[in-house]
Amino acid sequence: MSDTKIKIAIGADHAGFEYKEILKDFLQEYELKDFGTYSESSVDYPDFAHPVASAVENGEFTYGILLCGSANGVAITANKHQHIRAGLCWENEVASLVRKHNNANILCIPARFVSEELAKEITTTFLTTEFEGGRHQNRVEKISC
Ligand SMILES: O=C(CO)[C@H](O)[C@H](O)[C@H](O)COP(=O)(O)O
Repeated sequence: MSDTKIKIAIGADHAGFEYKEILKDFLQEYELKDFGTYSESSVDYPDFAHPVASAVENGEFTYGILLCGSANGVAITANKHQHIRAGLCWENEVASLVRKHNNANILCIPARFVSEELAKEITTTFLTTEFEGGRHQNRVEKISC
């Protein structure tokens, strides 16, 4: 049996820093690289969302996880990248659908609007749910312009 771990790039701004640290502890079964930020000092979310998106876009990592206050800033930034489908997930069912229907490769969590437990639940769902393909494949292919 292969013991190759799924590789995940994780990053956050100051608003997501605390949950990023919690998720790093929670996701021990995965191979994680932390792209920062490394404290609660105020920073600019694109400085962390772009490197995570690039690392997923170039194939070095299978998935990315990004956190900021509302998750809008990191999601908007990550979705500027050609091969990135970053989905903002605030409840478990949305995390399931963003994988099943949209084949999202970056999970964006709004740290100021979900509990720690929900953030963990959303993350587990995102990382363990497969893309359904079928009718969704054609739609995902149409996203690129
Ligand atoms: O980018 C965001 C909103 O789109 C994030 O929620 C940021 O974390 C937020 O804007 C940070 O706000 P702050 O007042 O500078 O802490």
